[in-house]
Amino acid sequence: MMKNVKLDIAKTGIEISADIEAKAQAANALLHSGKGAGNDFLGWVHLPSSISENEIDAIRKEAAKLRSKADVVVCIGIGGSYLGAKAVLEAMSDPFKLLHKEQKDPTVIFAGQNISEDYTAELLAALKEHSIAAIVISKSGTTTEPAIAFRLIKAEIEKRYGKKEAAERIVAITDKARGALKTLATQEGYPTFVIPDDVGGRFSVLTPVGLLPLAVAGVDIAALVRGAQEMEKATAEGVAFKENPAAVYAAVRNILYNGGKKIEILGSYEPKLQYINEWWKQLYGESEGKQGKGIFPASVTLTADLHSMGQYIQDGERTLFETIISVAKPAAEVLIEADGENLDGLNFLAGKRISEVNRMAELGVQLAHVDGGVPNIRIEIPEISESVIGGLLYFFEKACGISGYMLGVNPFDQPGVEAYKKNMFALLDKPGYEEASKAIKARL
Ligand SMILES: O=P(O)(O)OC[C@H]1O[C@](O)(CO)[C@@H](O)[C@@H]1O
Repeated sequence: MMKNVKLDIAKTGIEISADIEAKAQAANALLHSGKGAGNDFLGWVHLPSSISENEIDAIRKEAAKLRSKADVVVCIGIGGSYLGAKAVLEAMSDPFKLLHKEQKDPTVIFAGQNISEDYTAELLAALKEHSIAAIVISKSGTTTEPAIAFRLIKAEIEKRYGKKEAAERIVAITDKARGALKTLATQEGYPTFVIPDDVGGRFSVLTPVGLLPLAVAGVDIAALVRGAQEMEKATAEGVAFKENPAAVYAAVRNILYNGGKKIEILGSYEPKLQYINEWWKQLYGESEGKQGKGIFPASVTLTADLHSMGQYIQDGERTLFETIISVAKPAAEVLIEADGENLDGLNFLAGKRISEVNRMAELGVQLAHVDGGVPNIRIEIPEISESVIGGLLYFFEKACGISGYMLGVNPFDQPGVEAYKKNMFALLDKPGYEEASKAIKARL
């Protein structure tokens, strides 16, 4: 049985009924049968097991080229074309990497996930001091934020290295045929990786969308995929309900939601996992938040947020439940030393590892929150490593598919994100929006 994700629902106080169990199993079977809503976007279900060694090799080869040419690689994308790579990269990185004088891997930084002029200006200024390359990612190939960033980065690369060399330093990841980015990449002769038609952005971390930037940064992408493959097996159709952590997680969420718990807070006591939270928020928010339904996905990083959000979680509106990713084994060991004077009164901790204190914080918080009416789901992972994180990502994806079907929505579309785009284009006088422009300006 899969041990890389251990789910503990004891502190939710919930007994899963046979009825809900059957619903979760049916939802999983529906994903596998390909007969449910949004069934043209189910490519992610078997993605881990269908990635070939040749594909991994091709990604690694392209990554090696970028690594040889640049010490900073700008990865341009937003939403699902950004968060997966960012999440795994943060999880696998030393947060103080840039303070070390020796850099063995290029620095992967992100752009196109905002339209901030200051972010852009500061990025362009910092790039001046480095050799650069870029990976531009957009499934639709038409998303405004990354398109603006790419226009600027492309110009910078061309100005510095010339058009021919730019085609050696820019890689595009997009649809196989459609979109402005595909047209541009073909015209400019950029190496291109394809995002499969049947894999939506928020489920694309295990395609080149996530794998290429991660390989550039020196992350072991084969191990990441291996972990996801194991989880694919552990959550497959036919696995007994209690043995399938994705089905159990989806079932518990469903019960909590129907019992009035409308907000799920994902948290961890390892700050490296902060962007896993962000990735998870898009995954669940875009998949379930529709037709007036869905758990609102929120997140905290602990213990930091106990000193900001702790009061509310303990004592505010009782519409919350909490899911904690608990890491069993830290990679390092740091002891708290005894101090002869004990002026800070901390000698009661002398000889203990920092992780012991962190663990007691976690256990103490869990009980406090449960006592305060916040049910607690605990997801234990053994360590932060590529294969474990690969498994965790797939676990969340599979549970999201099951959960969305249990909720009765199409988990694979996101019609609601178009409303702001329409307004923005109208306000910016995009050709084709003349009528909408007039109407919206009258409302300002
Ligand atoms: O990869 P693309 O097409 O640029 O889209 C980026 C993100 O924008 C959205 O389409 C929302 O507008 C997300 O679903 C997606 O992950």
